[in-house]
Amino acid sequence: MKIGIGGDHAGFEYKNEIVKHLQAQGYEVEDFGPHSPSSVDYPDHVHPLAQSIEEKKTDFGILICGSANGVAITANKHQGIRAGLCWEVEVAELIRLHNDANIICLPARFVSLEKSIAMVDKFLTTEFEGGRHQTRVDKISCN
Ligand SMILES: O=C(CO)[C@H](O)[C@H](O)[C@H](O)COP(=O)(O)O
Repeated sequence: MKIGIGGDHAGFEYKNEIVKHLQAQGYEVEDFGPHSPSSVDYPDHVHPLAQSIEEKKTDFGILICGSANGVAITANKHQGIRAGLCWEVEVAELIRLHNDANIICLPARFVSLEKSIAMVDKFLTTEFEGGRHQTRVDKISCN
């Protein structure tokens, strides 16, 4: 399983720690940046990660910014992306179980690193439930 991770300067420190955590678990990780704590524009790092998932070069994505809204709004502009904003571990489970999300968005300025890592672990180890939820997911796309 290949994981893409990215975001902006507000998520830079968490991103680096999560990369180390995932690599220690044996995941293949591609870091879409930023690669320094300097202020950046999150769309510059979100679009390439989202495109990589749409092209099936990457299996799941992790996006981190201050509130997680900027990266989520940007990622969900892509037809093949279902990006969920998470603030509790149970929410990270539900975006996989019910929404078949392929990107988790983390609010670095509002949740701890420990909770962020726990949410990532839950997100990556939860399967989509299908059934009634598949009917709903199939209706998400507008065109
Ligand atoms: O898009 C956002 C706000 O919902 C993200 O949280 C960004 O990280 C934030 O806007 C960055 O703000 P900054 O003042 O430029 O650090």
